[in-house]
Amino acid sequence: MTTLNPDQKKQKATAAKQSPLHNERTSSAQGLLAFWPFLRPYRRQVIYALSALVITAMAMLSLGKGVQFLIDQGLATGSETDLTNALLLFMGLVVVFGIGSFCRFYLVSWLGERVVADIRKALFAHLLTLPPAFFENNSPSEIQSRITSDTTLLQSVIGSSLSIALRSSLMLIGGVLFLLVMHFKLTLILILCVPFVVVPVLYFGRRVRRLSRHSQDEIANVGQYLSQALRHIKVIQAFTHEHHDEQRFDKAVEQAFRVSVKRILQRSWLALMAILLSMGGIGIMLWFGGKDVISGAISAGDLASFLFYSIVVAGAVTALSEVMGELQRAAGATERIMELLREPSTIISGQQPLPKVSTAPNRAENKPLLTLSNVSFSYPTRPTTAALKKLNLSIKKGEKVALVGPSGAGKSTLFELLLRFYEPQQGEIRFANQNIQTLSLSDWRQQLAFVPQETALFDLSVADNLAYANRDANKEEIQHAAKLSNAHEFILQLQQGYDTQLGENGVRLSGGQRQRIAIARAILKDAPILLLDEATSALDAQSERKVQDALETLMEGRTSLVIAHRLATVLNADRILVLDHGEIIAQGTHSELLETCALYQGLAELQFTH
Ligand SMILES: Nc1ncnc2c1ncn2[C@@H]1O[C@H](COP(=O)(O)OP(=O)(O)OP(=O)(O)O)[C@@H](O)[C@H]1O
Repeated sequence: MTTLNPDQKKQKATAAKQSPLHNERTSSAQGLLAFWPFLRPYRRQVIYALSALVITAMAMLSLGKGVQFLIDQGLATGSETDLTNALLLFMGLVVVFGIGSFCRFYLVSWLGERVVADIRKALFAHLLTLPPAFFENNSPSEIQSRITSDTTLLQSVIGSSLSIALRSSLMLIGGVLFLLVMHFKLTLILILCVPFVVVPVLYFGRRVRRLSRHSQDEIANVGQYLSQALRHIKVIQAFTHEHHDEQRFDKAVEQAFRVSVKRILQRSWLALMAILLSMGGIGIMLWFGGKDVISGAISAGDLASFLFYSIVVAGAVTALSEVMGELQRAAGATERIMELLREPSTIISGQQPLPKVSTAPNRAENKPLLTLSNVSFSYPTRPTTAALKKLNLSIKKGEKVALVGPSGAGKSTLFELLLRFYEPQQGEIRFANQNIQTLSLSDWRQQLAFVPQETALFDLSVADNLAYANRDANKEEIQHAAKLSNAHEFILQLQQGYDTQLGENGVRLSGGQRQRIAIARAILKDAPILLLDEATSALDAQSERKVQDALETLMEGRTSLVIAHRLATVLNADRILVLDHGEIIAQGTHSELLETCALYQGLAELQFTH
């Protein structure tokens, strides 16, 4: 008997705890450290960016001294040579500052874009490995919006806020040091003024941020309403619901407008406060400093450079207080992204190679190809209701098995387990006597060609939609499959034949045409086991005949499990299984079951007499 390896068991245990994603608050440092693994590959760029940051901060701080030099040595002395020298020094500092800023901006923004691009790629690659159960607990649109908004926030943080925070911290420390050395009394006045500027800025800044989030939510609501209305435009028009929808949409837009106006008002207050308070502070300082210049205690250059450093310090404090909130939010975003990346997959690929099975049909062979022993399963969202109960079944190579039963009997669930979208809680499924959980997941799924009831079409050309099943297929193979599935003819009648783009959800194809595309895909995949969920949609007789013929071709030489809705499928099947409430209640041929199974008789009457 094959068993799972310890690694698989451990991963399964962790995965069993799978729960909806939750928003946890973490400290900014902790949260931001979490993206270090994504920055690590770009260590060199990080070092360059930090160097540029330090150089620009130093150049900026030196500019203050340059101003002092320019006034005291250049202007006050009345010597033109001194003025030229002072100006040359000043210009030198400006050039260093300019080039440093160029490098800093380029490198830091590059890092932001690069890291976020890597995170997006890693997230998508990881999401593709998560089982359908994960998406039942976490709605795809919620995940999608989280990925886009969280990564955009991260991009702005890595690409600007983080560098603003570092630069402002350097400026603040450097600026205060310069100020203290230059003029102790004025510095004290300045430090006393700082809270009067910072506190209101923080207060209004926080309100603005809260309202911006609120207004973003309102805009998202408008967007959601809009996309829903556009998707269901035919329903809206058929029910002459336009007026009502217009009113509801107007209401949503007006609500978004009201929130935006509130935000704008707070922002305007913020600007007013910042200007009045900071300029007021500078005025007070100029008054004290001006008195010192008049009394000759300091030079005019001293006062000018002092003013310069005060503005640098005030700017740094304001910038820091503004980006702190941003960094906090980014920490939350990073944590949520990491949470998604750490989400374990419940479906773990095995290591065993696929057992060798000859692909030639050989009904005489007695060994079962597929065996289900004691398989019981409940969906994770409905753990107390068994969708399949202690199912035992073996299917021989080349056998055509039809599954019939009332709606909700568990027919599709059986396919989902075979495809390993879910794992049974009890029992096992074997392929050529090997538990499918021990096989490589992609090798195993390569053995199955699944034709779902609803054909998923992508917004690609017809040829690309067909080649979805086999990306190596060439033009001839694609056309051959389309001919076998009776799709070639209608494809040629499309405006650009095989190059015709199918709209989102393939809206430009009829139900029967879509099914034939799905059948052609299965032919191209050329897998030995066919899982066919026959469509019940009412096809016209001609279309039904074409689909039926295509199916016959597809089933040739393959082991097939067919959820049967058509008389022909049931009659042609080697065996019919009758499922009810997750159990196989009877099996046999059509005529046998007509004799022995009351449920089948009822189904047959309903199906075959109209
Ligand atoms: N993703 C899911 N989560 C929870 N319950 C589910 C899920 N899919 C199906 N079920 C439930 O499992 C049971 C079996 O459903 P299943 O789709 O296998 O039935 P079916 O025989 O294929 O029906 P139909 O012929 O109508 O497609 C039903 O009670 C159904 O409500």
